Amino acid sequence: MSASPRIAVMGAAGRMGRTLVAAAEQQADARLAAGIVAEGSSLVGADLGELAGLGKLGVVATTSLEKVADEFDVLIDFTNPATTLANLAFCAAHDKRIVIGTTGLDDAQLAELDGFRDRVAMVFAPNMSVGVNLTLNLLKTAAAALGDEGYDIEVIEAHHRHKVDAPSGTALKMGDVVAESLGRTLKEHGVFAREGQCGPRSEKEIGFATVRAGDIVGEHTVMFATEGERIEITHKASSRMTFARGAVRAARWVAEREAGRYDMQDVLGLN
Ligand SMILES: NC(=O)C1=CN([C@@H]2O[C@H](COP(=O)(O)OP(=O)(O)OC[C@H]3O[C@@H](n4cnc5c(N)ncnc54)[C@H](OP(=O)(O)O)[C@@H]3O)[C@@H](O)[C@H]2O)C=CC1
Ligand SMILES: O=C(O)C1=N[C@H](C(=O)O)C[C@H](O)C1
Repeated sequence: MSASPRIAVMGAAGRMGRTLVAAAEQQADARLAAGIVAEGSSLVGADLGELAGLGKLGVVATTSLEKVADEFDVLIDFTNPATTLANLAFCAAHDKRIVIGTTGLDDAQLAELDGFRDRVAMVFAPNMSVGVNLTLNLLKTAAAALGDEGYDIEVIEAHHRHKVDAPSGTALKMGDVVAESLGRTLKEHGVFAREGQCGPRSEKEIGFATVRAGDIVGEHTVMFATEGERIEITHKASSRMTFARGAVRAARWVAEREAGRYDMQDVLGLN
């Protein structure tokens, strides 16, 4: 495959879709080849550059991957779980690579996604920003040093009012990384809601709190708190471009890979 993969953006009219179009267009070593919008959308035929606020690019929105199957090498998909799984099946059948940013997959959907690992080269990560992926490594270090020393661990996240899944995929990943460092699991130790007479906190639980408000792009804090001190590791995204640039970087990286399930830590060499 060429070093400059042809990129198709699924959900090209969405918040991330429009940003991905701009990122693919602006970054060297990637070419925007196609954009797909939902069936029945009034934006079918619209110029992707105009949707992204860049002016005409000469690539128009279409409604199906079949129509552009010969025009792209890597699909970037930030949509919803059902759409993403259907697109994975398409990529497996048509020898395409895929970068998946979609969050909110349940256990059955995650198992289905994983079932494609031998047939599709995919990068799947709940957060494509370099900062968050570096933060995951800081969390491993912090958890290993503090977790068994009586520090309570809480994950707090805030996002815009339109977000449909909670906690965010990034918050779950952060919780997972911390839990794994401590030999715990979120299935056993994750606490996702507290209300009423819920009793005092248990020692090993990992709590999650969610804020949904206004236009917050994405903020995550992991708190390690004990009597006398509190450590907070925080990442704040102020522009979706940080996720989009990471996704285009992942597309360039996965274009050269064999079938397998990779994440942004692989792309960034942080593993
Ligand atoms: N990994 C990461 O770094 C990040 C991940 N995300 C995740 O990305 C996902 C999308 O977020 P966001 O952009 O804010 O959401 P949006 O709702 O703005 O965008 C999703 C887009 O997908 C479109 N879509 C849905 N189904 C189809 C389909 N079958 N064919 C074509 N297009 C379709 C929607 O169209 P319509 O509205 O017409 O249905 C919409 O335009 C979420 O899961 C979010 O959590 C977000 C930011 C960063
Ligand atoms: O929906 C969003 O906007 C975001 N979703 C991702 C998640 O669920 O972690 C990543 C980012 O924080 C923005």
